[in-house]
Amino acid sequence: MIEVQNVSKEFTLHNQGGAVLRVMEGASLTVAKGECVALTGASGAGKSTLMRMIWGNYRTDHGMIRVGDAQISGAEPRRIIALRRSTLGYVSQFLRVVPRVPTVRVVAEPLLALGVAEEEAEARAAALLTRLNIGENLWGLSPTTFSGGEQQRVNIARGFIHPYPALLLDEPTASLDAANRETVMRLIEEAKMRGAAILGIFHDEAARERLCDRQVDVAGFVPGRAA
Ligand SMILES: Nc1ncnc2c1ncn2[C@@H]1O[C@H](COP(=O)(O)OP(=O)(O)OP(=O)(O)O)[C@@H](O)[C@H]1O
Repeated sequence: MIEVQNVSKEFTLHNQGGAVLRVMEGASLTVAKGECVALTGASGAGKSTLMRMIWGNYRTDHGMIRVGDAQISGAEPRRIIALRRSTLGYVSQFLRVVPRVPTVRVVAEPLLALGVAEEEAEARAAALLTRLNIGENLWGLSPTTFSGGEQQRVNIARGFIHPYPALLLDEPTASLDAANRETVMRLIEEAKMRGAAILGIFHDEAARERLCDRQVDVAGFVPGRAA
């Protein structure tokens, strides 16, 4: 479902005399339907960079990335936007939202974009927010002033509201208490059971052990150290 083949990446720092930083070489991995794969490796090894290339935010210099039938590498932005709407979900570490949009709407938005009726989309958002312990008194407020853990749970609700066939998760359990962490792990297990292909960064070792079928160490993709 997610396929990365011989991908390389370098950054040119235009504001620093055009210095070129080679960060990745020969990156290859696959994630099948119903599988959860953990990206591991030391800080700075390139985990987030690889996730952002799959998400289509960072350009792929060489190699090929596919999600389902769609090619990400070299794709036009409108194709990537369409793929994100229907097929590829992403729970980043930080919530980025338009100010003043109520939380229930922030969570329902991916469904509205797919044409689900407003009433149904908001009912499904409310059910997921309840499951994630976001009190009903907060649903009508913008999440911009919420606590770190509350914002993370809103982000998770938004990422799990639609049954995306492929999911990228960046530290989904990072700032959560035990009960909410358990809820999030159950959501991930349910997504696997319905056949989602999941690629995640989990510094939470116990979560990684419980959820992931395999680990891919990005240290093997650091230039000069490629296997
Ligand atoms: N936008 C960017 N411009 C320039 N260099 C970047 C950019 N994004 C990442 N890098 C560089 O790429 C390398 C890999 O960074 P990346 O954030 O992917 O590592 P990581 O494994 O996710 O680290 P961490 O676990 O600390 O989040 C680092 O040397 C970083 O400085």
